[in-house]
Amino acid sequence: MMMMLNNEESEIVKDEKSPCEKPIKLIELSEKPRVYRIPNFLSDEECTHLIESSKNKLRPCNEISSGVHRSGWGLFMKEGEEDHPITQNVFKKMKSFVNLTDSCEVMQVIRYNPGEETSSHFDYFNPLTTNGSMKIGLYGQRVCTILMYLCDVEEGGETSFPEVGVKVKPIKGDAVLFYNCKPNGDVDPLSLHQGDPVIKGTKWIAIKLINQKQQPSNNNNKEGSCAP
Ligand SMILES: O=C(O)CCC(=O)C(=O)O
Ligand SMILES: [Fe+2]
Repeated sequence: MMMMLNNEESEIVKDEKSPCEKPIKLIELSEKPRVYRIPNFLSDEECTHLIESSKNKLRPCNEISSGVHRSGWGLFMKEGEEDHPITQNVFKKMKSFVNLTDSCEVMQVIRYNPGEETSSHFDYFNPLTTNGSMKIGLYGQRVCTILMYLCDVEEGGETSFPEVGVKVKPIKGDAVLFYNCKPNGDVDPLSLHQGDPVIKGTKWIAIKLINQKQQPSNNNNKEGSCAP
């Protein structure tokens, strides 16, 4: 049985002044793996901008890659698109709690209609595979993930961590920060997660993967496939 956590049941673990806006609170949902809800991380204007600037450019993600199936629609922002002042302000807020360097991959925006989902997977690169270790060399390990909910979802569409029985309900403007690696840097199998099928309504999210390493400035190959 999954446990549904909400803000009232959880503990406030950090309360930092963002350089630009109101305080950003991280509410711990799980200690192992480290999962935090960040209420009201995005303003309505930021949610609207991310949806409106992406909605005509989405491509279907009906593909299976490395065993992961995503049936929604997605877009990887081009690096220039990340330069928009609204997106830059979102990054500025992220920088108050993660080390957001140029090595991070470009932001993704994903839309799920009813019945659409992302199957269970890890966001980390598997260091035991040739492909994974190559990507770690190129981009650095994906130590953590920031997933932002751009709208409410009428029913379904939770982000679930099945190994630890945590389900996060999409709430417009909230973000979830979770660590794909343990504090010692090893990959964390407990970070297995999935986007549950949307039952009613539409789910829009934006995702920023936080890679560990500084990217060489001439590497433009940051755009990947739709799969995580
Ligand atoms: O849709 C979700 O809630 C999860 C998506 C996800 O984990 C991913 O895109 O890597
Ligand atoms: Fe993921």
